[in-house]
Amino acid sequence: MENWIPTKGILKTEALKKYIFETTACPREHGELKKLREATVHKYGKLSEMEVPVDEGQFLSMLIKMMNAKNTLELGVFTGYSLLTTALALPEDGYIDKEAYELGLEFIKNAGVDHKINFIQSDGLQALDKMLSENPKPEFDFAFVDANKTKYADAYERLMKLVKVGGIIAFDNTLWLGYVTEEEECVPEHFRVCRKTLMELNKQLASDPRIELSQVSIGDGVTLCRRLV
Ligand SMILES: C[S@@+](CC[C@H](N)C(=O)[O-])C[C@H]1O[C@@H](n2cnc3c(N)ncnc32)[C@H](O)[C@@H]1O
Repeated sequence: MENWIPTKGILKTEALKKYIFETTACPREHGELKKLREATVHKYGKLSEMEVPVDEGQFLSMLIKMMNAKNTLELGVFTGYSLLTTALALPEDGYIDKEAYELGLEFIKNAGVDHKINFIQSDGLQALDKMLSENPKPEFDFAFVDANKTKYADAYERLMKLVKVGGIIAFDNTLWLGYVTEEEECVPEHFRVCRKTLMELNKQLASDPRIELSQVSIGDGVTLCRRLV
């Protein structure tokens, strides 16, 4: 049974993805999230695919509510889809620390959740270093990481100090468009560096006894790391 890989799996076709989006995810998308998604497509075209997909946003929202997260952190904001998702999921006195962003502000204000958002006016890793030097005590319940993939391992070590024991660090894109299973020469060149670093990260996380681990095959792959010590 060593190296046994289950053949059971849900998403076998594009049609199934479409079914999930049309039947379950999109009908339950918050109105301001929908407007933000549409505005992002309008402004950025194909680049808008950087946003977390609707079903993943709903998964993160459910997770945040189930763990009663109050203080959260986000690295990699783009126009703010995951940020607004998080703000909507948090209690009234919850907050998110985040990097600067532009487009999403209007929708976040319209949704009435802008009071939950703190601005971090610098690049992600620098912001984490600043937090660690000012207040090295773990304070966050949940961190969502969706920025520079080659810096995930650097972010991870900092977040293991900033996220509480029992808290969750969630890394986005850990299946990297499925390229993690393809030979390097079959992967478009500009995806190769991130593919390699994400594959290394996946192995590193799997062997780290300080965390409980779950790789969720939703969106582009979301890895949940629950801090144990
Ligand atoms: C994938 S997008 C984030 C999407 C966002 N979570 C959402 O749901 O809309 C990545 C963000 O990280 C920032 N970033 C900073 N450095 C980056 C890098 N080297 N590579 C990719 N993104 C980077 C980008 O500016 C962008 O805002």
